[in-house]
Amino acid sequence: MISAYTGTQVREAEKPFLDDALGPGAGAVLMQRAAYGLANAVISALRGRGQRLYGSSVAVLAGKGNNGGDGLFAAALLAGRGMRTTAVLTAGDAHDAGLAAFRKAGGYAVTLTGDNAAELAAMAGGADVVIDAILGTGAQGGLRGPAAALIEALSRSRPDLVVACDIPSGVDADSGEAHAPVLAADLTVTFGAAKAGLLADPGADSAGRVRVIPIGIELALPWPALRRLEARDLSALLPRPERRAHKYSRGVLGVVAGSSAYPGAAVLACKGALAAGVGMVRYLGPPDVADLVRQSCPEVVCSAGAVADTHVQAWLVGSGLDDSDEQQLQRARDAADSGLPTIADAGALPALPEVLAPQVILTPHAGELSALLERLGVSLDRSAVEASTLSAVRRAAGLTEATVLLKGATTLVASPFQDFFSQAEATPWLATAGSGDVLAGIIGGLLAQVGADVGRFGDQGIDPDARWAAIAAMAASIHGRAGVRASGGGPVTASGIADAAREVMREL
Ligand SMILES: NC(=O)C1=CN([C@@H]2O[C@H](COP(=O)(O)OP(=O)(O)OC[C@H]3O[C@@H](n4cnc5c(N)ncnc54)[C@H](O)[C@@H]3O)[C@@H](O)[C@H]2O)[C@@H](O)CC1
Ligand SMILES: Nc1ncnc2c1ncn2[C@@H]1O[C@H](COP(=O)(O)OP(=O)(O)O)[C@@H](O)[C@H]1O
Ligand SMILES: [K+]
Repeated sequence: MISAYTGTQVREAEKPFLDDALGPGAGAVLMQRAAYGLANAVISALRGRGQRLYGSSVAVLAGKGNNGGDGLFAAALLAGRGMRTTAVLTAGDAHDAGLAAFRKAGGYAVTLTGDNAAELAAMAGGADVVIDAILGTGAQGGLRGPAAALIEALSRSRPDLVVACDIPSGVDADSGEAHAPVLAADLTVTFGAAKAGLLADPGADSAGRVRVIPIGIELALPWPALRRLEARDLSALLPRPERRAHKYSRGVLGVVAGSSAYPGAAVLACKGALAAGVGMVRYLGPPDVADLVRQSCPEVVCSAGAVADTHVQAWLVGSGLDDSDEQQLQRARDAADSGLPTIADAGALPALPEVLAPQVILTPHAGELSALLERLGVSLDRSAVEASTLSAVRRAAGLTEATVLLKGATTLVASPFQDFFSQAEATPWLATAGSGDVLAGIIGGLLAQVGADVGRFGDQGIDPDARWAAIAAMAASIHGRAGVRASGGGPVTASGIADAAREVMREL
Protein backbone atom coordinates (compact mmCIF):
# COMPACT_ATOMS: atom_id res chain seq x y z
CA MET A 1 0.00 0.00 0.00
CA ILE A 2 1.32 3.45 -0.86
CA SER A 3 0.38 6.04 1.74
CA ALA A 4 0.29 9.68 0.69
CA TYR A 5 0.10 12.76 2.84
CA THR A 6 -0.70 16.42 2.46
CA GLY A 7 2.20 18.86 2.45
CA THR A 8 0.98 20.11 5.82
CA GLN A 9 1.11 16.61 7.31
CA VAL A 10 4.67 16.11 6.08
CA ARG A 11 5.77 19.52 7.35
CA GLU A 12 4.24 18.73 10.77
CA ALA A 13 6.17 15.46 10.85
CA GLU A 14 9.37 17.31 9.96
CA LYS A 15 8.89 19.98 12.60
CA PRO A 16 10.63 18.30 15.54
CA PHE A 17 13.71 17.83 13.36
CA LEU A 18 13.73 21.44 12.21
CA ASP A 19 13.35 22.73 15.75
CA ASP A 20 16.58 20.91 16.52
CA ALA A 21 14.72 19.18 19.36
CA LEU A 22 16.40 15.96 18.26
CA GLY A 23 19.85 17.51 18.37
CA PRO A 24 21.52 20.41 16.62
CA GLY A 25 21.55 20.18 12.86
CA ALA A 26 18.89 17.46 12.61
CA GLY A 27 17.07 19.52 9.95
CA ALA A 28 20.22 19.73 7.86
CA VAL A 29 20.52 15.96 8.09
CA LEU A 30 17.03 15.61 6.54
CA MET A 31 18.06 17.86 3.68
CA GLN A 32 21.25 15.87 3.10
CA ARG A 33 19.23 12.65 2.92
CA ALA A 34 16.79 14.26 0.50
CA ALA A 35 19.61 15.60 -1.69
CA TYR A 36 21.44 12.27 -1.67
CA GLY A 37 18.25 10.46 -2.71
CA LEU A 38 17.57 13.00 -5.45
CA ALA A 39 21.13 12.80 -6.83
CA ASN A 40 21.01 8.99 -6.87
CA ALA A 41 17.64 9.02 -8.62
CA VAL A 42 19.05 11.33 -11.30
CA ILE A 43 22.06 9.04 -11.75
CA SER A 44 19.79 5.95 -12.10
CA ALA A 45 17.54 7.75 -14.58
CA LEU A 46 20.50 8.80 -16.75
CA ARG A 47 22.05 5.33 -16.61
CA GLY A 48 18.65 3.84 -17.42
CA ARG A 49 18.79 5.85 -20.65
CA GLY A 50 22.23 4.51 -21.41
CA GLN A 51 23.91 7.85 -20.72
CA ARG A 52 27.31 8.19 -19.11
CA LEU A 53 27.47 10.40 -16.05
CA TYR A 54 30.85 11.94 -16.61
CA GLY A 55 30.51 14.95 -18.89
CA SER A 56 26.70 14.91 -18.96
CA SER A 57 25.07 18.19 -18.07
CA VAL A 58 22.49 19.07 -15.43
CA ALA A 59 20.59 22.32 -14.98
CA VAL A 60 19.02 22.85 -11.57
CA LEU A 61 16.27 25.45 -11.28
CA ALA A 62 16.49 26.52 -7.65
CA GLY A 63 13.98 28.63 -5.71
CA LYS A 64 14.85 30.42 -2.51
CA GLY A 65 13.38 27.92 -0.02
CA ASN A 66 14.38 24.46 1.18
CA ASN A 67 13.19 22.91 -2.08
CA GLY A 68 15.88 24.93 -3.84
CA GLY A 69 18.29 23.84 -1.07
CA ASP A 70 17.61 20.18 -1.85
CA GLY A 71 18.21 20.84 -5.54
CA LEU A 72 21.48 22.70 -4.97
CA PHE A 73 22.88 20.06 -2.61
CA ALA A 74 21.89 17.32 -5.08
CA ALA A 75 23.55 19.25 -7.94
CA ALA A 76 26.69 19.58 -5.79
CA LEU A 77 26.76 15.79 -5.43
CA LEU A 78 26.29 15.40 -9.19
CA ALA A 79 29.12 17.88 -9.86
CA GLY A 80 31.26 15.70 -7.61
CA ARG A 81 30.47 12.78 -9.94
CA GLY A 82 31.82 14.66 -12.94
CA MET A 83 28.61 16.21 -14.30
CA ARG A 84 28.60 19.74 -15.73
CA THR A 85 26.21 21.62 -13.45
CA THR A 86 24.49 24.96 -13.83
CA ALA A 87 22.06 26.45 -11.33
CA VAL A 88 19.41 28.97 -12.31
CA LEU A 89 18.51 30.91 -9.17
CA THR A 90 14.88 31.74 -9.86
CA ALA A 91 14.23 34.05 -6.91
CA GLY A 92 17.45 36.05 -6.68
CA ASP A 93 17.98 34.63 -3.20
CA ALA A 94 18.99 31.03 -2.67
CA HIS A 95 19.46 28.55 0.17
CA ASP A 96 22.79 29.75 1.57
CA ALA A 97 24.37 26.45 2.57
CA GLY A 98 23.08 24.74 -0.57
CA LEU A 99 24.51 27.43 -2.84
CA ALA A 100 27.84 27.39 -0.99
CA ALA A 101 28.09 23.59 -1.39
CA PHE A 102 27.14 23.86 -5.05
CA ARG A 103 29.80 26.47 -5.77
CA LYS A 104 32.42 24.58 -3.79
CA ALA A 105 31.74 21.51 -5.92
CA GLY A 106 32.47 23.55 -9.05
CA GLY A 107 28.92 24.42 -10.08
CA TYR A 108 28.12 27.62 -11.99
CA ALA A 109 25.18 29.70 -10.72
CA VAL A 110 23.30 32.36 -12.65
CA THR A 111 20.46 34.54 -11.42
CA LEU A 112 17.17 34.69 -13.34
CA THR A 113 15.96 38.19 -14.15
CA GLY A 114 13.17 39.68 -16.22
CA ASP A 115 15.58 39.89 -19.18
CA ASN A 116 17.29 36.52 -19.40
CA ALA A 117 14.41 34.02 -19.01
CA ALA A 118 14.42 32.98 -22.71
CA GLU A 119 18.20 32.64 -22.80
CA LEU A 120 18.31 30.57 -19.59
CA ALA A 121 15.40 28.41 -20.79
CA ALA A 122 17.39 27.62 -23.94
CA MET A 123 20.47 26.78 -21.86
CA ALA A 124 18.52 24.58 -19.40
CA GLY A 125 16.56 22.95 -22.23
CA GLY A 126 19.83 21.79 -23.78
CA ALA A 127 21.00 20.03 -20.61
CA ASP A 128 20.82 16.25 -20.32
CA VAL A 129 18.71 16.62 -17.20
CA VAL A 130 16.70 19.48 -15.70
CA ILE A 131 15.97 19.43 -11.96
CA ASP A 132 12.90 21.45 -11.00
CA ALA A 133 13.58 22.67 -7.45
CA ILE A 134 11.74 25.99 -7.57
CA LEU A 135 8.80 25.34 -5.25
CA GLY A 136 8.02 22.47 -2.89
CA THR A 137 5.57 22.01 -0.06
CA GLY A 138 6.00 25.66 0.99
CA ALA A 139 4.45 26.93 -2.25
CA GLN A 140 1.57 29.35 -2.15
CA GLY A 141 -0.09 29.25 -5.55
CA GLY A 142 1.84 28.99 -8.78
CA LEU A 143 4.93 30.43 -10.39
CA ARG A 144 4.88 34.09 -11.28
CA GLY A 145 7.09 36.61 -13.04
CA PRO A 146 10.39 35.50 -14.57
CA ALA A 147 10.13 31.99 -13.05
CA ALA A 148 6.80 31.51 -14.86
CA ALA A 149 8.35 32.79 -18.12
CA LEU A 150 11.31 30.41 -17.69
CA ILE A 151 9.04 27.38 -17.16
CA GLU A 152 6.73 28.32 -20.02
CA ALA A 153 9.67 28.58 -22.42
CA LEU A 154 11.28 25.41 -21.08
CA SER A 155 8.02 23.44 -21.43
CA ARG A 156 7.89 24.40 -25.09
CA SER A 157 11.42 23.11 -25.70
CA ARG A 158 10.58 19.68 -24.17
CA PRO A 159 13.83 18.84 -22.32
CA ASP A 160 15.14 15.26 -22.54
CA LEU A 161 14.74 14.42 -18.87
CA VAL A 162 12.98 16.44 -16.20
CA VAL A 163 13.22 15.44 -12.55
CA ALA A 164 10.96 17.24 -10.08
CA CYS A 165 12.36 17.78 -6.60
CA ASP A 166 9.64 16.73 -4.11
CA ILE A 167 6.79 17.93 -6.36
CA PRO A 168 6.56 19.66 -9.75
CA SER A 169 6.61 23.39 -8.98
CA GLY A 170 3.11 24.83 -9.21
CA VAL A 171 1.36 21.58 -8.22
CA ASP A 172 -0.46 21.79 -4.89
CA ALA A 173 0.89 19.04 -2.64
CA ASP A 174 -2.43 18.66 -0.81
CA SER A 175 -4.96 18.69 -3.64
CA GLY A 176 -3.10 17.96 -6.86
CA GLU A 177 -4.41 21.21 -8.35
CA ALA A 178 -1.95 22.59 -10.89
CA HIS A 179 -1.24 26.29 -11.19
CA ALA A 180 0.06 26.86 -14.71
CA PRO A 181 2.73 26.91 -15.90
CA VAL A 182 3.98 23.54 -14.67
CA LEU A 183 6.98 21.76 -16.19
CA ALA A 184 5.90 18.12 -16.70
CA ALA A 185 8.40 15.77 -15.07
CA ASP A 186 9.50 12.33 -16.18
CA LEU A 187 10.25 11.49 -12.57
CA THR A 188 9.29 13.07 -9.26
CA VAL A 189 11.60 12.30 -6.35
CA THR A 190 9.60 13.03 -3.22
CA PHE A 191 10.88 13.06 0.35
CA GLY A 192 9.65 11.36 3.52
CA ALA A 193 6.40 10.18 1.90
CA ALA A 194 4.36 10.52 -1.27
CA LYS A 195 2.35 13.73 -1.37
CA ALA A 196 -1.39 13.38 -2.02
CA GLY A 197 -1.15 15.90 -4.87
CA LEU A 198 1.13 13.53 -6.81
CA LEU A 199 -1.54 10.81 -6.83
CA ALA A 200 -4.52 12.94 -7.94
CA ASP A 201 -5.14 14.57 -11.31
CA PRO A 202 -4.12 17.00 -12.65
CA GLY A 203 -1.00 16.89 -10.38
CA ALA A 204 -0.39 13.29 -11.42
CA ASP A 205 -0.31 14.38 -15.09
CA SER A 206 2.86 16.38 -14.38
CA ALA A 207 4.52 14.06 -11.86
CA GLY A 208 5.67 11.23 -14.14
CA ARG A 209 6.97 8.27 -12.18
CA VAL A 210 6.97 8.93 -8.42
CA ARG A 211 9.84 7.73 -6.26
CA VAL A 212 9.77 8.15 -2.47
CA ILE A 213 13.03 8.75 -0.60
CA PRO A 214 12.87 7.90 3.12
CA ILE A 215 14.45 10.67 5.21
CA GLY A 216 13.76 9.48 8.75
CA ILE A 217 10.43 11.20 9.47
CA GLU A 218 8.31 8.18 8.61
CA LEU A 219 7.42 7.23 12.19
CA ALA A 220 6.19 10.75 12.86
CA LEU A 221 3.66 10.64 10.02
CA PRO A 222 -0.06 10.61 10.91
CA TRP A 223 -2.91 8.64 9.26
CA PRO A 224 -2.50 9.04 5.49
CA ALA A 225 -4.60 11.49 3.50
CA LEU A 226 -4.79 9.11 0.54
CA ARG A 227 -3.84 5.50 -0.11
CA ARG A 228 -3.08 3.42 -3.17
CA LEU A 229 -3.52 -0.35 -3.22
CA GLU A 230 -0.68 -2.35 -4.74
CA ALA A 231 -0.62 -5.90 -6.13
CA ARG A 232 0.18 -7.50 -2.77
CA ASP A 233 -2.75 -5.67 -1.12
CA LEU A 234 -5.06 -6.96 -3.82
CA SER A 235 -3.75 -10.50 -3.35
CA ALA A 236 -4.50 -10.30 0.36
CA LEU A 237 -7.95 -8.77 -0.11
CA LEU A 238 -9.32 -10.78 -3.04
CA PRO A 239 -11.65 -13.70 -2.30
CA ARG A 240 -10.71 -17.34 -2.79
CA PRO A 241 -13.46 -19.97 -2.55
CA GLU A 242 -13.28 -22.26 0.47
CA ARG A 243 -13.26 -26.02 -0.05
CA ARG A 244 -16.97 -26.37 0.80
CA ALA A 245 -18.02 -23.23 -1.03
CA HIS A 246 -21.19 -23.25 -3.12
CA LYS A 247 -22.49 -20.66 -5.54
CA TYR A 248 -24.65 -18.94 -2.94
CA SER A 249 -21.93 -18.81 -0.31
CA ARG A 250 -19.59 -17.23 -2.84
CA GLY A 251 -21.93 -14.28 -3.36
CA VAL A 252 -24.80 -13.48 -5.71
CA LEU A 253 -24.98 -10.16 -7.53
CA GLY A 254 -28.23 -8.67 -8.77
CA VAL A 255 -27.91 -6.56 -11.92
CA VAL A 256 -30.38 -3.85 -12.96
CA ALA A 257 -28.85 -2.52 -16.16
CA GLY A 258 -29.45 -2.08 -19.86
CA SER A 259 -32.36 -0.79 -21.88
CA SER A 260 -33.60 -1.18 -25.43
CA ALA A 261 -31.37 1.77 -26.33
CA TYR A 262 -28.27 0.40 -24.55
CA PRO A 263 -28.69 -3.37 -24.18
CA GLY A 264 -24.95 -4.01 -24.44
CA ALA A 265 -24.29 -2.26 -21.12
CA ALA A 266 -26.16 -5.04 -19.31
CA VAL A 267 -24.04 -7.67 -21.05
CA LEU A 268 -20.78 -5.89 -20.26
CA ALA A 269 -21.74 -5.34 -16.62
CA CYS A 270 -22.54 -9.06 -16.30
CA LYS A 271 -19.25 -9.97 -17.98
CA GLY A 272 -17.34 -7.77 -15.52
CA ALA A 273 -19.11 -9.37 -12.56
CA LEU A 274 -18.46 -12.90 -13.84
CA ALA A 275 -14.80 -12.08 -14.42
CA ALA A 276 -14.54 -10.91 -10.81
CA GLY A 277 -15.47 -14.44 -9.73
CA VAL A 278 -18.97 -13.97 -8.32
CA GLY A 279 -20.99 -17.13 -7.47
CA MET A 280 -24.00 -16.12 -9.55
CA VAL A 281 -25.41 -13.15 -11.43
CA ARG A 282 -29.17 -12.52 -11.43
CA TYR A 283 -30.30 -10.08 -14.09
CA LEU A 284 -33.53 -8.08 -13.81
CA GLY A 285 -34.73 -6.12 -16.81
CA PRO A 286 -36.81 -5.89 -20.00
CA PRO A 287 -37.25 -9.17 -21.92
CA ASP A 288 -35.39 -8.01 -25.05
CA VAL A 289 -32.32 -7.07 -22.98
CA ALA A 290 -32.61 -10.27 -20.95
CA ASP A 291 -32.54 -12.25 -24.24
CA LEU A 292 -29.30 -10.58 -25.25
CA VAL A 293 -27.81 -11.20 -21.81
CA ARG A 294 -28.75 -14.91 -22.02
CA GLN A 295 -27.22 -15.23 -25.47
CA SER A 296 -23.98 -13.51 -24.48
CA CYS A 297 -23.64 -14.91 -20.95
CA PRO A 298 -25.69 -18.11 -20.62
CA GLU A 299 -24.55 -18.43 -17.01
CA VAL A 300 -26.61 -15.37 -15.98
CA VAL A 301 -30.06 -16.07 -14.50
CA CYS A 302 -32.56 -13.59 -15.96
CA SER A 303 -36.01 -12.54 -14.79
CA ALA A 304 -38.39 -9.61 -14.91
CA GLY A 305 -39.06 -9.74 -11.16
CA ALA A 306 -38.86 -7.16 -8.42
CA VAL A 307 -35.87 -6.27 -6.30
CA ALA A 308 -37.68 -7.24 -3.10
CA ASP A 309 -38.22 -10.80 -4.39
CA THR A 310 -34.64 -11.31 -5.51
CA HIS A 311 -32.20 -12.81 -3.02
CA VAL A 312 -28.70 -11.40 -3.55
CA GLN A 313 -25.72 -10.14 -1.51
CA ALA A 314 -25.19 -6.97 -3.56
CA TRP A 315 -26.69 -4.92 -6.38
CA LEU A 316 -25.37 -3.29 -9.51
CA VAL A 317 -27.72 -0.65 -10.92
CA GLY A 318 -27.67 1.93 -13.67
CA SER A 319 -25.29 0.94 -16.48
CA GLY A 320 -27.12 1.61 -19.74
CA LEU A 321 -30.42 2.58 -18.06
CA ASP A 322 -32.74 4.77 -20.05
CA ASP A 323 -34.39 7.63 -18.16
CA SER A 324 -37.75 6.75 -19.71
CA ASP A 325 -37.81 3.19 -18.32
CA GLU A 326 -39.60 3.85 -15.03
CA GLN A 327 -39.70 0.17 -14.06
CA GLN A 328 -35.90 -0.16 -14.25
CA LEU A 329 -35.40 3.15 -12.45
CA GLN A 330 -37.70 1.96 -9.64
CA ARG A 331 -35.68 -1.24 -9.37
CA ALA A 332 -32.54 0.88 -9.10
CA ARG A 333 -34.08 2.97 -6.30
CA ASP A 334 -35.28 -0.16 -4.48
CA ALA A 335 -31.83 -1.71 -4.67
CA ALA A 336 -30.10 1.42 -3.34
CA ASP A 337 -32.68 1.52 -0.55
CA SER A 338 -32.30 -2.17 0.33
CA GLY A 339 -29.43 -1.68 2.74
CA LEU A 340 -27.35 -4.11 0.66
CA PRO A 341 -24.10 -2.89 -0.90
CA THR A 342 -24.97 -1.31 -4.24
CA ILE A 343 -22.88 0.05 -7.08
CA ALA A 344 -24.84 2.79 -8.85
CA ASP A 345 -23.56 3.75 -12.29
CA ALA A 346 -24.54 6.01 -15.19
CA GLY A 347 -28.35 6.13 -15.59
CA ALA A 348 -28.94 5.48 -11.88
CA LEU A 349 -26.99 8.56 -10.75
CA PRO A 350 -29.72 11.13 -11.48
CA ALA A 351 -32.48 8.78 -10.34
CA LEU A 352 -31.41 8.08 -6.76
CA PRO A 353 -32.20 10.20 -3.68
CA GLU A 354 -29.71 12.96 -2.88
CA VAL A 355 -28.64 11.43 0.40
CA LEU A 356 -27.61 7.78 0.36
CA ALA A 357 -25.41 5.56 2.52
CA PRO A 358 -21.71 4.52 2.60
CA GLN A 359 -22.41 1.06 1.13
CA VAL A 360 -23.81 2.73 -1.99
CA ILE A 361 -20.94 3.32 -4.42
CA LEU A 362 -21.54 5.98 -7.07
CA THR A 363 -19.29 5.78 -10.14
CA PRO A 364 -19.45 9.03 -12.12
CA HIS A 365 -16.95 10.27 -14.69
CA ALA A 366 -16.09 13.98 -14.46
CA GLY A 367 -19.16 15.09 -16.46
CA GLU A 368 -21.50 12.96 -14.37
CA LEU A 369 -19.88 14.20 -11.17
CA SER A 370 -20.41 17.78 -12.30
CA ALA A 371 -24.12 17.03 -12.89
CA LEU A 372 -24.40 15.23 -9.55
CA LEU A 373 -22.88 18.19 -7.70
CA GLU A 374 -25.12 20.57 -9.59
CA ARG A 375 -28.18 18.69 -8.29
CA LEU A 376 -26.74 19.08 -4.80
CA GLY A 377 -26.44 22.82 -5.26
CA VAL A 378 -22.71 22.95 -6.05
CA SER A 379 -21.87 24.59 -9.33
CA LEU A 380 -18.71 22.96 -10.69
CA ASP A 381 -18.55 22.34 -14.43
CA ARG A 382 -16.73 19.39 -15.96
CA SER A 383 -13.46 21.25 -16.42
CA ALA A 384 -13.59 22.51 -12.83
CA VAL A 385 -14.03 18.91 -11.65
CA GLU A 386 -11.07 17.87 -13.78
CA ALA A 387 -8.98 20.71 -12.34
CA SER A 388 -9.65 19.66 -8.74
CA THR A 389 -10.55 15.98 -8.75
CA LEU A 390 -9.72 15.31 -5.12
CA SER A 391 -11.77 18.12 -3.67
CA ALA A 392 -14.66 17.42 -6.08
CA VAL A 393 -14.88 13.75 -5.10
CA ARG A 394 -14.50 14.66 -1.41
CA ARG A 395 -17.41 17.09 -1.68
CA ALA A 396 -19.63 14.60 -3.48
CA ALA A 397 -19.00 11.91 -0.85
CA GLY A 398 -19.65 14.42 1.94
CA LEU A 399 -22.92 15.65 0.46
CA THR A 400 -24.36 12.31 -0.67
CA GLU A 401 -23.02 10.33 2.33
CA ALA A 402 -22.25 7.65 -0.27
CA THR A 403 -18.91 6.29 -1.45
CA VAL A 404 -17.93 8.04 -4.67
CA LEU A 405 -15.56 6.72 -7.34
CA LEU A 406 -14.47 9.32 -9.90
CA LYS A 407 -13.35 7.72 -13.16
CA GLY A 408 -10.49 9.09 -15.23
CA ALA A 409 -6.79 8.54 -15.94
CA THR A 410 -6.39 8.41 -12.17
CA THR A 411 -9.42 6.89 -10.46
CA LEU A 412 -10.16 8.47 -7.09
CA VAL A 413 -12.44 6.98 -4.47
CA ALA A 414 -13.77 8.87 -1.45
CA SER A 415 -15.77 7.49 1.44
CA PRO A 416 -18.14 9.79 3.34
CA PHE A 417 -15.81 9.21 6.33
CA GLN A 418 -12.90 10.91 4.53
CA ASP A 419 -11.00 7.83 3.42
CA PHE A 420 -9.44 8.30 0.02
CA PHE A 421 -7.94 5.87 -2.47
CA SER A 422 -6.21 6.60 -5.77
CA GLN A 423 -5.51 3.98 -8.46
CA ALA A 424 -3.64 4.69 -11.68
CA GLU A 425 -2.85 1.34 -13.27
CA ALA A 426 -4.92 2.14 -16.35
CA THR A 427 -3.96 3.04 -19.90
CA PRO A 428 -5.73 5.74 -21.94
CA TRP A 429 -6.85 2.92 -24.27
CA LEU A 430 -9.40 2.17 -21.54
CA ALA A 431 -11.31 5.27 -22.54
CA THR A 432 -13.62 3.27 -24.80
CA ALA A 433 -17.37 2.82 -24.81
CA GLY A 434 -18.55 0.16 -22.40
CA SER A 435 -15.36 0.18 -20.36
CA GLY A 436 -17.22 1.78 -17.43
CA ASP A 437 -19.89 -0.94 -17.56
CA VAL A 438 -17.20 -3.58 -17.09
CA LEU A 439 -15.80 -1.60 -14.14
CA ALA A 440 -19.29 -1.48 -12.60
CA GLY A 441 -19.51 -5.25 -13.03
CA ILE A 442 -16.17 -5.84 -11.32
CA ILE A 443 -17.18 -3.60 -8.40
CA GLY A 444 -20.49 -5.45 -8.11
CA GLY A 445 -18.79 -8.84 -8.28
CA LEU A 446 -16.42 -7.89 -5.46
CA LEU A 447 -19.19 -6.34 -3.35
CA ALA A 448 -21.18 -9.57 -3.52
CA GLN A 449 -18.15 -11.64 -2.53
CA VAL A 450 -16.37 -9.65 0.18
CA GLY A 451 -18.67 -6.77 1.13
CA ALA A 452 -19.72 -8.45 4.37
CA ASP A 453 -16.22 -9.60 5.33
CA VAL A 454 -15.12 -6.81 7.68
CA GLY A 455 -12.20 -8.83 9.09
CA ARG A 456 -10.55 -9.25 5.69
CA PHE A 457 -10.16 -5.47 5.45
CA GLY A 458 -9.27 -4.90 9.10
CA ASP A 459 -6.31 -7.27 8.66
CA GLN A 460 -4.96 -4.91 6.00
CA GLY A 461 -5.41 -1.74 8.07
CA ILE A 462 -8.70 -0.76 6.42
CA ASP A 463 -11.52 0.36 8.74
CA PRO A 464 -14.91 -1.33 8.34
CA ASP A 465 -16.32 2.03 7.22
CA ALA A 466 -13.63 2.40 4.56
CA ARG A 467 -14.10 -1.05 3.05
CA TRP A 468 -16.63 0.12 0.43
CA ALA A 469 -14.07 2.60 -0.84
CA ALA A 470 -11.37 -0.07 -0.72
CA ILE A 471 -13.55 -2.47 -2.76
CA ALA A 472 -14.11 0.24 -5.37
CA ALA A 473 -10.35 0.88 -5.44
CA MET A 474 -9.64 -2.86 -5.82
CA ALA A 475 -12.00 -2.98 -8.78
CA ALA A 476 -10.43 0.10 -10.37
CA SER A 477 -7.01 -1.51 -10.03
CA ILE A 478 -8.15 -4.81 -11.56
CA HIS A 479 -9.94 -2.94 -14.35
CA GLY A 480 -6.84 -0.82 -15.05
CA ARG A 481 -4.52 -3.84 -15.05
CA ALA A 482 -6.96 -5.71 -17.31
CA GLY A 483 -6.98 -2.76 -19.69
CA VAL A 484 -3.19 -2.73 -19.88
CA ARG A 485 -3.12 -6.48 -20.41
CA ALA A 486 -5.80 -6.46 -23.09
CA SER A 487 -4.24 -3.46 -24.79
CA GLY A 488 -0.59 -4.48 -25.00
CA GLY A 489 -0.08 -0.94 -26.29
CA GLY A 490 -2.96 -0.94 -28.77
CA PRO A 491 -6.74 -0.55 -28.87
CA VAL A 492 -9.01 -2.53 -26.54
CA THR A 493 -12.69 -3.38 -26.52
CA ALA A 494 -14.80 -3.43 -23.38
CA SER A 495 -15.35 -7.19 -23.84
CA GLY A 496 -11.59 -7.60 -24.09
CA ILE A 497 -11.18 -5.82 -20.77
CA ALA A 498 -13.63 -8.22 -19.12
CA ASP A 499 -11.78 -11.24 -20.52
CA ALA A 500 -8.46 -9.88 -19.31
CA ALA A 501 -9.90 -9.09 -15.86
CA ARG A 502 -10.32 -12.82 -15.23
CA GLU A 503 -6.64 -13.38 -16.02
CA VAL A 504 -5.63 -10.48 -13.78
CA MET A 505 -7.70 -11.99 -10.95
CA ARG A 506 -5.94 -15.31 -11.43
CA GLU A 507 -2.49 -13.74 -11.39
CA LEU A 508 -3.23 -11.67 -8.30
N1 LIG B 1 11.22 20.74 6.03
C1 LIG B 1 12.14 19.77 5.99
O1 LIG B 1 12.63 19.26 6.96
C2 LIG B 1 12.60 19.30 4.73
C3 LIG B 1 12.18 19.98 3.61
N2 LIG B 1 12.59 19.58 2.44
C4 LIG B 1 12.32 20.40 1.27
O2 LIG B 1 11.81 21.65 1.61
C5 LIG B 1 10.67 21.94 0.85
C6 LIG B 1 9.83 22.92 1.58
O3 LIG B 1 10.67 24.02 1.83
P1 LIG B 1 10.16 25.46 2.18
O4 LIG B 1 9.26 25.40 3.33
O5 LIG B 1 11.36 26.31 2.31
O6 LIG B 1 9.29 25.88 0.95
P2 LIG B 1 9.62 25.90 -0.62
O7 LIG B 1 11.01 25.64 -0.91
O8 LIG B 1 8.58 25.10 -1.24
O9 LIG B 1 9.29 27.42 -1.03
C7 LIG B 1 9.05 28.38 -0.13
C8 LIG B 1 9.69 29.66 -0.56
O10 LIG B 1 9.18 30.09 -1.80
C9 LIG B 1 8.39 31.26 -1.62
N3 LIG B 1 7.17 31.03 -2.38
C10 LIG B 1 6.06 30.37 -2.02
N4 LIG B 1 5.18 30.35 -3.01
C11 LIG B 1 5.72 31.03 -4.02
C12 LIG B 1 5.28 31.34 -5.32
N5 LIG B 1 4.08 30.97 -5.76
N6 LIG B 1 6.11 32.01 -6.13
C13 LIG B 1 7.33 32.38 -5.70
N7 LIG B 1 7.79 32.12 -4.47
C14 LIG B 1 7.00 31.46 -3.64
C15 LIG B 1 8.13 31.36 -0.14
O11 LIG B 1 8.01 32.70 0.23
C16 LIG B 1 9.37 30.73 0.43
O12 LIG B 1 10.43 31.63 0.48
C17 LIG B 1 10.06 20.59 0.57
O13 LIG B 1 9.25 20.59 -0.59
C18 LIG B 1 11.30 19.75 0.39
O14 LIG B 1 11.78 19.83 -0.93
C19 LIG B 1 13.63 18.58 2.32
O15 LIG B 1 14.84 19.24 2.40
C20 LIG B 1 13.54 17.55 3.37
C21 LIG B 1 13.50 18.15 4.69
N1 LIG C 1 -7.36 8.71 -20.06
C1 LIG C 1 -7.64 7.61 -19.36
N2 LIG C 1 -6.66 6.84 -18.89
C2 LIG C 1 -6.95 5.73 -18.21
N3 LIG C 1 -8.20 5.28 -17.95
C3 LIG C 1 -9.21 6.01 -18.40
C4 LIG C 1 -9.00 7.20 -19.12
N4 LIG C 1 -10.20 7.73 -19.45
C5 LIG C 1 -11.14 6.88 -18.94
N5 LIG C 1 -10.54 5.84 -18.31
C6 LIG C 1 -11.23 4.73 -17.63
O1 LIG C 1 -12.10 4.10 -18.55
C7 LIG C 1 -13.38 3.85 -17.97
C8 LIG C 1 -14.42 4.66 -18.75
O2 LIG C 1 -15.65 4.62 -18.13
P1 LIG C 1 -16.91 5.46 -18.66
O3 LIG C 1 -16.52 6.85 -18.91
O4 LIG C 1 -18.00 5.19 -17.71
O5 LIG C 1 -17.18 4.76 -20.05
P2 LIG C 1 -18.53 4.10 -20.61
O6 LIG C 1 -19.67 4.87 -20.02
O7 LIG C 1 -18.44 4.25 -22.09
O8 LIG C 1 -18.51 2.69 -20.19
C9 LIG C 1 -13.24 4.25 -16.50
O9 LIG C 1 -12.86 3.14 -15.75
C10 LIG C 1 -12.10 5.27 -16.52
O10 LIG C 1 -11.42 5.35 -15.30
K1 LIG D 1 9.86 21.36 -7.08
